[in-house]
Amino acid sequence: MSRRMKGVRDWIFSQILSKSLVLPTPLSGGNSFYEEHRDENFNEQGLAHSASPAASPVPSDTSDSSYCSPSNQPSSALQQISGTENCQYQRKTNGRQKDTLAKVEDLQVKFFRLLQRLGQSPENLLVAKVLYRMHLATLIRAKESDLKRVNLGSSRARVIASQQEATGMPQLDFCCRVLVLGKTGVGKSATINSIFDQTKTITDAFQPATNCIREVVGTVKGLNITFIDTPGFLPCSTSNMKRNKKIMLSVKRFIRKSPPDIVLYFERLDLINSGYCDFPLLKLVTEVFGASIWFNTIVVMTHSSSSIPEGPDGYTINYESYISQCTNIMQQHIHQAVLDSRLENPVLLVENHPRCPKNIMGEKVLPNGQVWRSQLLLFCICTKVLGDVNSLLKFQNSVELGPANSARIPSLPHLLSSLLRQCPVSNLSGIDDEIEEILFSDKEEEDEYDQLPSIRILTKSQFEKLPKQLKKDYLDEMDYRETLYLKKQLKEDYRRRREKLLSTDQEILKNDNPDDQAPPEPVLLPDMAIPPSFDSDCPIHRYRCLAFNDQWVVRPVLDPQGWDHDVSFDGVNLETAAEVKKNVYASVVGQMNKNKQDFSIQSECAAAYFDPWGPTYSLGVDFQSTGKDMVCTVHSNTRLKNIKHNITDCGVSLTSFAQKYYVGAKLEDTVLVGKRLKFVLNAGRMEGPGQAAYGGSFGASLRGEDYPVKNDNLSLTMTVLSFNKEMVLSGSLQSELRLGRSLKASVSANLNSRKMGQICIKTSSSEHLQIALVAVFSVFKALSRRKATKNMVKEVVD
Ligand SMILES: Nc1nc2c(ncn2[C@@H]2O[C@H](COP(=O)(O)OP(=O)(O)OP(=O)(O)O)[C@@H](O)[C@H]2O)c(=O)[nH]1
Ligand SMILES: [Mg+2]
Repeated sequence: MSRRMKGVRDWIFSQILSKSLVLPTPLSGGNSFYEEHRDENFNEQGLAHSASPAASPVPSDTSDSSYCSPSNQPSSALQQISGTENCQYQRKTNGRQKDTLAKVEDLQVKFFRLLQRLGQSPENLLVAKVLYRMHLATLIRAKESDLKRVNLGSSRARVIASQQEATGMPQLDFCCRVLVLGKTGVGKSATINSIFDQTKTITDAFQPATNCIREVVGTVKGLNITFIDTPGFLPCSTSNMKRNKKIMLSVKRFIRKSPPDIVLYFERLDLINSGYCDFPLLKLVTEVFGASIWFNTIVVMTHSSSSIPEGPDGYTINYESYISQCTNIMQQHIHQAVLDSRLENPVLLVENHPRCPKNIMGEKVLPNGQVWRSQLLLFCICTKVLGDVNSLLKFQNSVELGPANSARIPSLPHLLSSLLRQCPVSNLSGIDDEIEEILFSDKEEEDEYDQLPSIRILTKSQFEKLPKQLKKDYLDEMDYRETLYLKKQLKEDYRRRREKLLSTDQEILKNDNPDDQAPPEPVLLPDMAIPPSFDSDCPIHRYRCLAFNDQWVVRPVLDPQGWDHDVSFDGVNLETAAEVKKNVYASVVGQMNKNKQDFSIQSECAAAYFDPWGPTYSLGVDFQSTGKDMVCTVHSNTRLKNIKHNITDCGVSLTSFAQKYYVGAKLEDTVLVGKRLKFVLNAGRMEGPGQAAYGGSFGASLRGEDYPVKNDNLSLTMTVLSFNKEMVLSGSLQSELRLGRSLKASVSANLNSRKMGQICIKTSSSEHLQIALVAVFSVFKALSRRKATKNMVKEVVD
């Protein structure tokens, strides 16, 4: 049972807690009054002892008329507060407008009184949980000066409650409205009758009994309950659904003025099985009443003593396991209806049959020994109390149900670090300034490859015959030659591109003789890896994609985790890059995904102008859909290369998301020392609504001798990010090495001043089959994080 209650509220409160521990918010109402009031109260404490503790009813402008009678106090061990304090409490909570904390305290007193009446101990796990959540919620909303009072709250309320129960004064004023929903004949009206232990509403075994919505009011153990009995829904079918919708809409109209505190959704336990088909009904309830109806819904299963159906193998199933199976089925269907799996609605078992076994007190008992009536009352009280705390402390709309909406506020440090990391759109023309500088820095190497003596290429069998040492020498020689050859190719390539940049338009026309150019060969694009599934369409018969020219590449995209592969793919990917005008290049990369539930689009468009003698200007626009919103970023870069061995880059960006704008700017300088060493220094700022983040980084990288043909490198980076008066320093190391002719390794590690870090080692070998990834491990210093959270909790509690 306690497990069942876990769900929603646990989650809500954990959400609230995590949110508010970061930013403790003051009480929402009447703070200034409260402070004043507290001071008075403290001053009064001394006086109160001398003041007459005469028992007199205190007039009240609120519903709680309090009565102070120290002579009637029970001498319980819990008696921690004196009668005079109790008097103060009474006086304090009367005659004036109560502050929020006082209202929560009142609610706690009522809760303890009800528990006493139901014979439930406050040590009951469910009760303890409710008290704990009330306490947490109050802590979150409380101001620092109130913390002492909040911490005392529950034990104080308990004593006051037992005093009030002993005297019977003031009268307990607690009422809840309960809406019952469910199919016809499941036992809604019968349950209402069972709760009141009298026939208050008609039931019928053979035909729908409740024809209109009506309120059934009564008192159980001093608790005023108003049930809203509704006509049952008809079994799911297209024509019935219209009628069901009509019923729901009329219920919705009925409860508009005074909404229920609790909703009981009824099902018959003996009719739930794996073929349970009431999903359309749950969906319709969600549609009509809104997903939030499930927050306060308890699933009630009637006929709980009925004989349990046999399992598929013909054996009877154990009662507990059958119930947990039914609970899972119901919860899963609710998750699907709400499109949110975070909910965990409590499930209650009920048996209305008059012959249901009873205990010596005359209460109906289920096969598992549960006394269901008091259990149901307890669940209702807990739900109502938590709901009241939520609305008192204004937590009501803090959580939204529904499909995971990734519409979160972007974090400024994240935006800033991605701006700092962003590479300018320099490679559109195929020229990278750094590589170009390295390639042409060494003039002597110019024709090294051409000066090499010729070598006889061996066939495979000839190679096999060589002795081991010669084999190695031969491979080394081939490797060396390959590197030189690739370097030469790259140089020629760069030279050609550079000439093209410098050439005039006429020269281009001259060179681009259309007769010389044969239409490009279509290239078969690699097929997508399709996960094994029961898709009807076999991948072998799938149409493959051909790329006809290198200007437009359009490919289908398949999300292996996607829902339906009816058309073999969920999205389309498009890429294009072209020289629009002389020295002006543009590229568009986009992907669009669509399935039954969401539609997402992502695109990056960029244009760059390359001045052969000077700077490079670029402008880019990125779009990305996140849930219902769209993140749009416009960024611009200017890359200057005025001094040899030095590249300066300035960038600005503007991000818009959910009608908020984030502006960022960065400055970066790259210095090349020789061919192999590079230093990068950058700094930037990102500003959002009312906030700003600053940051910068310094990096050094050492490249291997054969860079850029071989990518051996080692780089160290130090980054500092400052946001909200907090500074995080982090260092990272990245390295890529060739350990042998066929063995490569890459290592990356980072650590920050919050003691969080990660190490990642990857090795790949072309010889040892597919053991490409030998080790990847990550170490997160979650402990330090937990420690920080603990400290914060401590601060709040202290
Ligand atoms: N054995 C058994 N019978 C039940 C239980 N609950 C209800 N019934 C019987 O089921 C029949 C229908 O119950 P109702 O309470 O009228 O059902 P309802 O959900 O109110 O139906 P509508 O008013 O038509 O929506 C009655 O004959 C009840 O006695 C139960 O827990 N066990
Ligand atoms: Mg009925």
